[in-house]
Amino acid sequence: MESPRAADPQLISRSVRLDGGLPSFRAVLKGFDAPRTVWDSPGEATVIAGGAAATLTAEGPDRFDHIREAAESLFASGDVHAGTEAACPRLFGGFTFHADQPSQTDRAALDTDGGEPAEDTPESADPWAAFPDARFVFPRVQVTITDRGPWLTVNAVGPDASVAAVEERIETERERLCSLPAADPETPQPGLTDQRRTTTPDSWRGGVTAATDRIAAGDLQKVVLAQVLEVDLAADLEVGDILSRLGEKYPSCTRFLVEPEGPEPPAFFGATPERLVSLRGRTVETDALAGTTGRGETPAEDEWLADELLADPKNVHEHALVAETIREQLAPFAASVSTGDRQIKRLATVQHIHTPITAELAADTHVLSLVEALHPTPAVGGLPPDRALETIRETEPFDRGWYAAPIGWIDAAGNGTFAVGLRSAVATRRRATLFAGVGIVGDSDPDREWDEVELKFRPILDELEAE
Ligand SMILES: C=C(O[C@@H]1C=C(C(=O)O)C=C[C@H]1O)C(=O)O
Repeated sequence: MESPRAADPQLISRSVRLDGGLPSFRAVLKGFDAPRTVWDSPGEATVIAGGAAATLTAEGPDRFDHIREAAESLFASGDVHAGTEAACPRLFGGFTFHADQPSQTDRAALDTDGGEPAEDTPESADPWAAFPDARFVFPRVQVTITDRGPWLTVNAVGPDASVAAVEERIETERERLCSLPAADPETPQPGLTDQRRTTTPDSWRGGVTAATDRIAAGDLQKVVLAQVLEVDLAADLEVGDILSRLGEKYPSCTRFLVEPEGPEPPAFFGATPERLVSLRGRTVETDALAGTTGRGETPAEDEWLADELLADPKNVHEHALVAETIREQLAPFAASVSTGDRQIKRLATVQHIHTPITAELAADTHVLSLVEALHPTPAVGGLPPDRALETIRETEPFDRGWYAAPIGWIDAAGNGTFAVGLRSAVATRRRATLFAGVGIVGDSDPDREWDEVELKFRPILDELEAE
């Protein structure tokens, strides 16, 4: 872990407004060194960043605390000229879904349960090998696109950091960014040469039935079971092109990209509809999102499907468990919690039941304490949490890694926003591993749940298949 001693002010951050036209999102991202970061959440400035001035990592169940402490020490003192709030120093990153990662051998052994065996390459053995239990990056170079124009930030941390070097880097980055095209042609979608499901229809039916049996026996109320779809690509993955198209198709979702360090690092990316939590001062906003149906061919059919979803006892029960649990999880921190109206969140491929929840905190609290309290919500874990996590472990023949886990940012004041890493994939140049899950309650039907998994693979799969 690279983190400075609090006594030594070693963090330098300089930002300038980028005058002139903004180069294309894809060109900016392509020009940055790994590890690259993208964060684009509704109502927030869009961040595209490259390199790491500092990296914080942590392992195990205390990973939230360790990151919070390391972040506090990194931000303890600094020489910062941000110019605008969105360009103030922030750490971007996330966590694994499970607190206790299976060992490398366990993961490799779990990899192919009854499905067609994947090629025995290091990638298929463990797509998450380069992702620790928690990892946050303080970017070296960051472009922040606000309502009032783009900003360029350069950061440096460590005994060798100097204002002169940071200011010089600002100038070279400004020139480089200004020379990038405002629009550049998209590459065609890569297309697939092969695809493999780690879960066969039979093993899925077995897993769902075992879960509904546990629910009937009173052992469990709800569990979210996921599947993996591994695809081989016919051409190189252009993650900037994919994120750019996801931004057009899913404007109400949070787009993200997380890359570990290394020469050709894997990318974890997606466009998730679910916010885990956002904290500004003492105001908390979060979403209960659970209960799913498809899209219709016409607006009337969409309405019909939405009405049916809101009236369906199975989906309403699944949703109510999530909303109620989030309220309970926030209660110990909150002076007040209020629940908005139950509504429909309509996305390009699916519709969900959505309840916005807000809270005012009773005392100053770091966003990571809320992340720790809320993750995993029953929208991606289940109830009761421990038994649901045990059921997930026993049933899923793969490791979730960072799928369905908190992905987001934190700042020096302990504010931040975290999304749930859904509608996502982890990918190398020629292979992507997609994840999608569904909430299982007492009256879940395995075949309908299988179809819902397929719907939730669509956002990423649609961008990888040849047009
Ligand atoms: C687990 C996923 O989605 C979650 C499960 C939902 C459901 O079961 O209805 C809906 C939205 C998400 O909370 C996923 O997309 O992989």
